[in-house]
Amino acid sequence: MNAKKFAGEKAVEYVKDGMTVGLGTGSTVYWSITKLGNLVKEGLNIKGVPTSKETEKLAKELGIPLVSMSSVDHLDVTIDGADEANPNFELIKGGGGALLREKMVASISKQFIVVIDESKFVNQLGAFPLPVEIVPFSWETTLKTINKLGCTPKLRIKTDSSPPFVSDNENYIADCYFENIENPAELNLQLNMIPGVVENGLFINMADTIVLGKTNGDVTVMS
Ligand SMILES: O=C(CO)[C@H](O)[C@H](O)COP(=O)(O)O
Repeated sequence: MNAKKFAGEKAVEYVKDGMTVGLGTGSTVYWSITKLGNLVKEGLNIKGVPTSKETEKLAKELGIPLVSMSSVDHLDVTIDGADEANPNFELIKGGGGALLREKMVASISKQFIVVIDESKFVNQLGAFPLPVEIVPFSWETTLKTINKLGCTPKLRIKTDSSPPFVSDNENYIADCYFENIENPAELNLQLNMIPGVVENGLFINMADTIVLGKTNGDVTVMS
């Protein structure tokens, strides 16, 4: 059974009439957005702020009214997926390459709800390669600097020998293989100090609630 669907749909319970809602990116929050689309058709009055072009397209197809992030002071709630989450509610995000907009949207949300399946809840972050958004200019130099922090960074490409993956912000993504991230909060600051790094996929002190779906249909909510 689809654990992502259970988590994604459960999180929609946090969305109330009149709210402005951050809409994350990925295959788990897809289920939240699809359910919201159905509720909008039934009369729910919300405005969405998408975190990627992909989500913008999906929300438009579903008839969810959208506003730009710059037109609001805050969002009431944001629902988004993650690639890993630990018991401190620290996250790795960016597997889909949308980490910059996702972090910006989450940062002005009163409530940030993370939807994951149970395989992503881990004691220590780092088995999933950490996505870091970097500017294309001299990306090789930026990778060398990131490497000094103790990881193997690889430029993301779509398939072998194709051009680099380009984010919605026209940047590249470096996937950084740390294996174990001992101190996520410190690494978050270290990465963002590197010239050429735009943002990294560590989300620290941001998640308020984790909605964890299991294949047997159980959903655990942690706050
Ligand atoms: O950060 C993300 C996209 O940039 C996604 O939220 C993350 O990759 C999880 O995706 P999925 O729900 O498809 O497993």
